[in-house]
Amino acid sequence: MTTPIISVHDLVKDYDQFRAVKGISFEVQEGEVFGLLGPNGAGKSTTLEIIETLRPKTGGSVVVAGYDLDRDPDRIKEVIGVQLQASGYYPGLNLVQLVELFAGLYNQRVHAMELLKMVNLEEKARAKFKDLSGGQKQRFSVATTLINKPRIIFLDEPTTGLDPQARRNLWELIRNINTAGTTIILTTHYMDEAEYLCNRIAIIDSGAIVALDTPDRLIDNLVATGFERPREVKKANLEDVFIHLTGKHLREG
Ligand SMILES: Nc1ncnc2c1ncn2[C@@H]1O[C@H](COP(=O)(O)OP(=O)(O)OP(=O)(O)O)[C@@H](O)[C@H]1O
Repeated sequence: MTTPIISVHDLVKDYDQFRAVKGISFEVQEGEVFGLLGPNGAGKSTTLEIIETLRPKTGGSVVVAGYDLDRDPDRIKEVIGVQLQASGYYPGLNLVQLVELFAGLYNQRVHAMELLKMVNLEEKARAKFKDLSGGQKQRFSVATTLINKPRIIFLDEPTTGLDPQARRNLWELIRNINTAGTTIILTTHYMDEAEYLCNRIAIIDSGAIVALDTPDRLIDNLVATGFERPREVKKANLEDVFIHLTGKHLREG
């Protein structure tokens, strides 16, 4: 087995008296799309933020691309791409100016229009972030993770709040970024999204990993226990109806 690009061992996070992450361990291989799934408050964002060097851990070890989080957090920052909070998007700047600003902060030369084209935002190059639709905001936010040409990007609930077309469009973008060689670790509450995008997923509940495998094997394991869906599954679902009626193309102007 190759050396993992992310290795988390016995990670613990306490917020005062409350143990939010209870000694979790997992590895992510280079080139994977790895998903963290779990109910609200399970500890997904906390785990991601610790790996991203944005939040201190209480215990355990994290190694990213060979760099130990305790010793080399700055080297880790160089190889990862994280989504900035919306508050980081200076309101007076347009998309090209924002990309150029971030590129400057990362000391990188970036062709802003090419980056915007990649996420289908070239027509919005002179628009302000606040004037974008939800889907456009998410695509821009994903684009900003790529500015420092990272080996790994972190996406925290990338499609929450998007309509079905925008969601599927973002799925294709995430797949394309992964196909181009970037490892991706994401959180999601959508099981279809995890099934579509992730090579492997860890299911976290109350700060502990309760399952970790490929989506296929997780489903097979459940079926092997004798589980059956209570109702016959239809050949389409309501989302299929919606997409069939309204088309696949993006609606955002
Ligand atoms: N800064 C903080 N101070 C105190 N408790 C916190 C803090 N951040 C998170 N928590 C608590 O830690 C637990 C894990 O939160 P976290 O945000 O990591 O969960 P999550 O799995 O990402 O949830 P969600 O799906 O709702 O985003 C929750 O009980 C939360 O209330």
